[in-house]
Amino acid sequence: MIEAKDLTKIYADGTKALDSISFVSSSKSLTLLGKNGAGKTTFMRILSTQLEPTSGSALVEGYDIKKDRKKVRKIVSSIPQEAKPVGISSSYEHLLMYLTSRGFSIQEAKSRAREVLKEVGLWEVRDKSTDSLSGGMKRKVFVAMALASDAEVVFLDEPTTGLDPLSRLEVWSILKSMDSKLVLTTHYMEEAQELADEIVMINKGRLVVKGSPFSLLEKYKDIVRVEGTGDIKVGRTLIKYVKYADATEYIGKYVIKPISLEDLFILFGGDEELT
Ligand SMILES: Nc1ncnc2c1ncn2[C@@H]1O[C@H](COP(=O)(O)OP(=O)(O)OP(=O)(O)O)[C@@H](O)[C@H]1O
Repeated sequence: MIEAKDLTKIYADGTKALDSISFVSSSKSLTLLGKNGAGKTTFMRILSTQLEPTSGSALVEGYDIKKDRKKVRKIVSSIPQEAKPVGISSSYEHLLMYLTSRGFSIQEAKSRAREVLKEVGLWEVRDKSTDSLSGGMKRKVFVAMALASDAEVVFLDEPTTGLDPLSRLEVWSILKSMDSKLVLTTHYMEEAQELADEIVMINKGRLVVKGSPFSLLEKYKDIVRVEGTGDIKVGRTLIKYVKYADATEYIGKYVIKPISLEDLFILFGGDEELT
């Protein structure tokens, strides 16, 4: 369970990255969505005890991120957005170091590392220096770490950025098979649709929407997206959202689409409001 209560983060330069966020989530897979700079990474870093909040509190599986920091660190594994394996160590060595630092014995770490490297498709390159791996493979080293950790809660900040479509599907399948609870961020709406039991959308450090992908889309199913006209500009495309019943006047003139997570992102992530 993830519980945030009035969580606020103001960085030293005065940037308010989180503005009194409060919610409870007991879902197996929670996905944070929001525009660049919305506050997702800040939230993940605070919950995984890498960053102190300015005020407010949070619990991870019932443990307080401030008072029970050591316990939280034991039960979580975190893959930061900017994480890149470095140096001449191989992916196998990276996993051994990570797992022994988490308390696995050498023998356990070796056997777990072998198992997981095969599962994520890095077995063939297990002894290669990670410097010489492709960007996607480097990312997979971290997915392997999360998978091997057996952590109760795994935080993944944009886990599939830079992966080719096939590798992305492989990672999705691995993430879905994990026993750990997942808290992830993504900019790919299809990833959110595929992995999220629950979505929390953040805008300017505040929670704007929360619910399962199904319930969110169900709630707004009476609205359609009209492309080619309207006040909302997405790049060079004009968009408007209208009630299904009012869409007849646009038929034949514009492209009309049912509402999707991307539309909720446009509406709730920006300054627009659904009526
Ligand atoms: N160390 C820092 N010092 C000052 N401001 C920061 C710092 N880290 C992040 N910020 C600011 O806090 C806000 C939230 O940033 P954050 O990285 O949490 O957003 P995000 O939703 O993860 O964005 P993205 O999708 O681009 O990764 C932004 O305005 C960002 O510039």
